[in-house]
Amino acid sequence: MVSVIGAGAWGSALYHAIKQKIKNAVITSRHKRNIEGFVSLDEAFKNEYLIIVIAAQSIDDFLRENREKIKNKKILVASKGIDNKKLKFLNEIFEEYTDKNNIAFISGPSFAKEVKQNKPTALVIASKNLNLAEKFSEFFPPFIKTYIDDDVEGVEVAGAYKNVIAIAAGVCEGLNLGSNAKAALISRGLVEMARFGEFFGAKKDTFLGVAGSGDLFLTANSTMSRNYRVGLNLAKGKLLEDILDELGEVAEGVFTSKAIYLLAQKHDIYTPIANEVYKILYQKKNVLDSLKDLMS
Ligand SMILES: NC(=O)C1=CN([C@@H]2O[C@H](COP(=O)(O)OP(=O)(O)OC[C@H]3O[C@@H](n4cnc5c(N)ncnc54)[C@H](O)[C@@H]3O)[C@@H](O)[C@H]2O)C=CC1
Ligand SMILES: O=C(CO)COP(=O)(O)O
Repeated sequence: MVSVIGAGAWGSALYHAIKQKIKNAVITSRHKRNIEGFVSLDEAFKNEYLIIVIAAQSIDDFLRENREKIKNKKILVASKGIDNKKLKFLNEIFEEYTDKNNIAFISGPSFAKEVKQNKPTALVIASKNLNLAEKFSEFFPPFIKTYIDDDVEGVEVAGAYKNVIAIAAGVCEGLNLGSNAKAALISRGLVEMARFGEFFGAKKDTFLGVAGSGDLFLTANSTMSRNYRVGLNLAKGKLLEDILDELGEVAEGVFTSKAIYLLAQKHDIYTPIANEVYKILYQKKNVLDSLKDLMS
């Protein structure tokens, strides 16, 4: 009935949770994993409900390679990011391959490690098809509280943008700028992501909830966050390629920052924090020069 596609940190955590409710759930990934219920991709595609948890920048290629197999499937997307090649949100990418009524998105403050420990977690499931969102919410055990919403744009932008602000927060921490500075950065980051999201039709309230402020506060304040750790290490002068090699897992904010920068340039949206993160990552701008420009 349910297949999790992607067995990285988040895919394996979601599978751990769902398996407690849906005993015959299965999981698959590019590389075989020693997980009970691990099956081939073809086997996983036999189920009607798919939960896709692969790196956001890989989704378009994955869907193109499997375009026939995903037809009419009910899909829950757990990835957080904006495609920086097509400059499209993930819902737009999926709509190139299936109907928007077959797609839902799940996002919120959820470190994989804590989900694997069955710690209380709250997530939003957003879809233009609220019945589908409700159906997916039934797959989760009691320690995961799910909220249903139709603001797909807002939930997507919130989950993607918070990773970019988390990198900036890590830089702030790494430069030892203090709690005042970090609080200012995070609060302005929330305003910035809401401004960006509203341009694309998102609801402002979404950014006040778990998908927005909740996930931002979590990710921008913890070394459990890969994106936060990217920022910490950038502030210490490490090279991005070395940081990502050491991480061994995806830091989506690195790639999302480019998508936000280019979309903001294209549509003249004011995104000062994301712009500086992009310049630090892709133009090798000095972090202190970036800080001065942000404060000016
Ligand atoms: N780790 C966490 O705490 C959370 C992560 N997420 C999101 O979940 C998504 C996956 O992240 P993680 O599992 O944490 O990262 P990860 O780096 O542990 O796993 C990434 C997964 O994507 C797969 N993948 C990468 N490129 C692929 C391709 N071309 N084709 C097929 N599969 C491919 C990898 O095999 C791996 O299974 C990201 O968008 C992340 O933002 C969301 C909430 C929590
Ligand atoms: O999305 C997450 C928590 O909600 C995980 O954050 P990182 O990708 O920064 O580790």
